[in-house]
Amino acid sequence: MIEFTDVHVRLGRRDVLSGITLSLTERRVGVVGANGSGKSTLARLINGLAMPTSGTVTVLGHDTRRHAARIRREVGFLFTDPDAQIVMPTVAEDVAFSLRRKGLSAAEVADRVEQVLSRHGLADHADHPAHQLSGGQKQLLALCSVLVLEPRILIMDEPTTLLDLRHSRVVAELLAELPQQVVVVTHDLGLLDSFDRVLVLDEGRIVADGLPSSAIDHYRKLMS
Ligand SMILES: Nc1ncnc2c1ncn2[C@@H]1O[C@H](COP(=O)(O)OP(=O)(O)OP(=O)(O)O)[C@@H](O)[C@H]1O
Repeated sequence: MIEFTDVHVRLGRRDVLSGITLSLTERRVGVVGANGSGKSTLARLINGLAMPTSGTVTVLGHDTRRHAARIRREVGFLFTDPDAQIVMPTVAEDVAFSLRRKGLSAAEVADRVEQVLSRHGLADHADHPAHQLSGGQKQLLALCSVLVLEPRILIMDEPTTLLDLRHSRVVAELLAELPQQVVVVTHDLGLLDSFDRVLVLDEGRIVADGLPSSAIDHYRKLMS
């Protein structure tokens, strides 16, 4: 589903990613590594927010360089800070905003918004000002605004960094239930326990790749 072929990313005078070749088919993929090791850049390459300097990234059979708009429709991206993603005054309006280019009737939009908010425990907050939600609720809202578009792949960049333990658990449970392929960049190692595959990045290279236990072990040794 997601293919990297000898991908290099150079930003300014820095090699941010070097020689990444990967084929990601697993449903739950985690990415860990030190600050600045290139995790976010790797995540952003998957939905065409970043482009390789050389090499290719192919997602659902499409080269991200040639089909960025199409790939962004199929690949949802959740940022660390939900405030960066919330654009409308109320919860329901924010989710509806995601659907603005779908050509749906007002009734269809309202129906889809209602469904996604109910599924994620925000139905009672539909008319609340979005910016007055708690951090955890904002993260859920940002997720609803992405999921309402029914992406085939979901990328999450440090989704639990700003959340307390309870809300982190909510996100972890939600992750377990989502039907789509999910790639999660995180420093929250517990989140990855049930994942199918974990990549460890170090200075722009993949230095470990495997089941969570062995990859995280490698990462801990790297950091010690
Ligand atoms: N536009 C840019 N121009 C120059 N350097 C950049 C740019 N964007 C990112 N970098 C550098 O690329 C490196 C990798 O950044 P990236 O955000 O991918 O790392 P990360 O592993 O996600 O880090 P963190 O855990 O701190 O979020 C960093 O050293 C960063 O300073």
